[in-house]
Amino acid sequence: MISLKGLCKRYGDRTAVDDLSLEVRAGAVTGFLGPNGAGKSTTMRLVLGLDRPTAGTALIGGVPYHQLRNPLRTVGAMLDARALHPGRSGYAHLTALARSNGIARGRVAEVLERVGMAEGARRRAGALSLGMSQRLGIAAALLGDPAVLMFDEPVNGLDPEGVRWVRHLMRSLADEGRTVFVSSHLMSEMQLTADHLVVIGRGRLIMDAPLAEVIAGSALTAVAVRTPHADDLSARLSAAGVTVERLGENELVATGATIERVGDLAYEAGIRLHELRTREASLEQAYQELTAGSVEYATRGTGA
Ligand SMILES: Nc1ncnc2c1ncn2[C@@H]1O[C@H](COP(=O)(O)OP(=O)(O)OP(=O)(O)O)[C@@H](O)[C@H]1O
Repeated sequence: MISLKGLCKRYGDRTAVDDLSLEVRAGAVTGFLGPNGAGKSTTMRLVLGLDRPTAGTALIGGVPYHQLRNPLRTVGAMLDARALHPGRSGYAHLTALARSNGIARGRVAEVLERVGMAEGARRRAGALSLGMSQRLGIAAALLGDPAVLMFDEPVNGLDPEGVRWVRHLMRSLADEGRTVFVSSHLMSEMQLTADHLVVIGRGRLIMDAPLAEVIAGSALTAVAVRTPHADDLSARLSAAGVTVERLGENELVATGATIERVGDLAYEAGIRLHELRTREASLEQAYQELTAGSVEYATRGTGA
């Protein structure tokens, strides 16, 4: 588990992380979202002890990073896939990392196998494609078999096959009971990968909720109805304060009411329904609504 309490980071007069308190729990994939410059990378760096907070604490399993006895066995991270010595092979890199952290050498072959790199690992890191570098970075994160994993934009620059592979890996790591904290700009991908979402803007917490709740909370999530009495139902729903949009002769979409309420109103009026279902907003749409304020601010800020 990762716990942040009142976490703050200021660089001069710029506040990158602003009083962030939250818990990232084990056994789930938690997506970490926010517009550019929101403070995601800084937060991850603070958790990993790569930067010192101005105030507050970041704990991994209840302990600050610099007090961990076996850091690599407790938390694995990939922040920058290209941050490898270009002249060294992936295999040499992982072997050195294992040796300096008291991890059995045999583990190197295991993690390379898990990331599907049993072959490419003998090549110089500088000669690897971005996708292969990402896999190697993930292998390094997995080396100490840690319970907590953090990935900053792990699917950046990957082809669709690579993106799918990362998605399945995140899922299996969470299913093994690990804490998986992953930042991404790809909302469609996050919608498929994450169980829980943490959204920040301008360093502040905007949302910390299950994915399903974020989608359900979107103004664009609606109830779609098909009925041979669309006029009657439309009038009935409008009278009850529900916003109705007619799609076709027999179809309408209601917003501002749960599916249960729409069903009950139809039942009370004796209106037959042929279909009643929730039409979910995409995460992209929900995210746009949530972060509209912080993005606007950022745009104005840059232009000033
Ligand atoms: N070392 C630093 N010195 C000064 N300012 C910094 C430093 N690191 C980050 N910042 C500033 O802190 C803010 C947050 O940056 P951060 O990289 O954490 O955001 P992010 O959410 O990861 O953005 P992106 O999605 O673009 O990677 C930005 O305004 C950035 O310019």
